[in-house]
Amino acid sequence: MNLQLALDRLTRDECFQLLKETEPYVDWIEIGTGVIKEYGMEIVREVKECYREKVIVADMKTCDAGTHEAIQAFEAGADITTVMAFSADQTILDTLEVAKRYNKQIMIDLLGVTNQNRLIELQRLGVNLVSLHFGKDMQKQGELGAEQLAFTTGFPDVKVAVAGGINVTSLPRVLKTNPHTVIVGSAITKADNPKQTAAHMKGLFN
Ligand SMILES: O=C([C@H](O)CO)[C@H](O)[C@H](O)COP(=O)(O)O
Repeated sequence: MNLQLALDRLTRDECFQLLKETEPYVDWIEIGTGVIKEYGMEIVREVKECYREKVIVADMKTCDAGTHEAIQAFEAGADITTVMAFSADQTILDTLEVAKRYNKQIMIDLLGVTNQNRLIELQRLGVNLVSLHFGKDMQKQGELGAEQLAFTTGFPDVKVAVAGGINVTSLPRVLKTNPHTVIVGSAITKADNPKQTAAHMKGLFN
């Protein structure tokens, strides 16, 4: 099981400081959408250069022009790039084709998807990695619940990453669902002591 650290709503310096502190406890490093919008593909390139042994996830949240954006992410050094589940099937297929060509992976973000039929379709298109995502804005009205966590049950061939306000309190509940990857952002990046929090959370994985 991987711990993916999501670097969101941070400056470049804050990203590198956080990585310096938490790196031993983090398996996958996510360059958040907002950080990419601020600093462009350059920050993906820089993080990969500094952390070659880590899996770098570019949270591009692609929803169109899939070929171009997947190439952008992989050329910058990302190992995984994210694509929205509601994208046209052609976009999903195009990004999967690029990933195959680069020997990299696509993570399909299920944000906003409530019908399991879409998951069935995605699997038919060749998707094998998804993120169950309870969005930042949705977190103002609640938290990732049992219903959302059960959404991918019955899809044993699909690797599931779970994201959305996961913290030290909710992590044990998430871990019980045995996800492939747990994505944690603000619980670590906004913690008083990010290193201690990352160590604590990673310790709960065992
Ligand atoms: O993808 C994310 C979100 O859409 C903001 O861009 C975050 O990486 C994800 O939600 C994890 O962050 P936290 O919710 O702060 O744990």
